[in-house]
Amino acid sequence: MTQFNFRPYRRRFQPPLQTNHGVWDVRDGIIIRLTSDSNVGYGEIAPISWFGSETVEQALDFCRQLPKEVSEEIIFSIPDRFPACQFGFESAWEDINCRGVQMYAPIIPLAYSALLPAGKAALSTWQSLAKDGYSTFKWKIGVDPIAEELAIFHHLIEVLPEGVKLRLDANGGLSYEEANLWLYNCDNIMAAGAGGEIEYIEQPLAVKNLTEMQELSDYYATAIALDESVANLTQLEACYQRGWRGIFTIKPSIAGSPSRLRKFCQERKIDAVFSSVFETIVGRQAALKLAAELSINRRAVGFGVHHWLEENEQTWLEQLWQAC
Ligand SMILES: O=C(O)CCC(=O)c1ccccc1C(=O)O
Ligand SMILES: [Mg+2]
Repeated sequence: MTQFNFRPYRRRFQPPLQTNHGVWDVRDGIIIRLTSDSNVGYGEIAPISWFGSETVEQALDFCRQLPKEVSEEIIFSIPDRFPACQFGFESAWEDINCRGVQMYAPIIPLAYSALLPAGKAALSTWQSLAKDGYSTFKWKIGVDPIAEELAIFHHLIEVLPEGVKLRLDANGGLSYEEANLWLYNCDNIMAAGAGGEIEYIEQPLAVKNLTEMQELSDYYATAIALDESVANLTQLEACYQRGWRGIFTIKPSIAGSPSRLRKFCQERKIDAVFSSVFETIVGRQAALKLAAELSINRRAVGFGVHHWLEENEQTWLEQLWQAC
């Protein structure tokens, strides 16, 4: 029999994050613990409802209605409307049952991508991140007026050293005209040669505009990565079915069942970029394990270090568990 416990948590971003959806300053989630005999396994539920996952409240209700003892059957039959719960429970299950065992492919170190602050702060931030060893950066666009962002972008890509890659993430916030303008600028810059290299534009248009993103990806040389469009396994499968063969951003913590994700990636051999949802070390480790197994193109993972008010993560987690 496996005992189940959970703890809700809240962490504060320091500084807050800015995206096309506005400012994000707190991360709410749930840490779960499974205990059987002498073994213990941890998992994390870290939803992002504006990305289409369940809300934290829905995940909490789901946890509250579960019995104190859970079975493999319960864990592997969580409904698809709780993708973050599927991830949390299944990874805790793997943690408890596969601890210390090399179950899957050997873990090969991956390169990491770091998130730059939106706006012109990017220009004065990348240097110290480059010193820390990052050579791939992601910059949020669709935050400020396009003319301003394009001017900053031209500057940024010029000053980035050779071998450095830049990802632009619009979070679905561009109009069709704006997306064309961005891609046109990217193609021109790359044709003329700049310091840095543009790796791709992530989710230029809203989820409903897949056909238009397909058109843009056929027309321009600059690559497009889907993100919001493929937030969970159901969407991932649907976009693949509809013919998308560009880049897929995968956020394992909200994608759903890790075993199904594994199967999908191995069968379809998709060009995947694995990325965080600003989970704690618990979800991060489970997500990075999947990334190491499944990123065949070895693209940098979007798991750059983030700053939180609670500095020491391990201590913070232990305290979270001891409290209550
Ligand atoms: O992907 C990365 O490099 C960092 C993570 C990231 O950008 C992100 C994190 C949480 C929610 C949404 C997003 C996003 O890619 O839009
Ligand atoms: Mg994104």
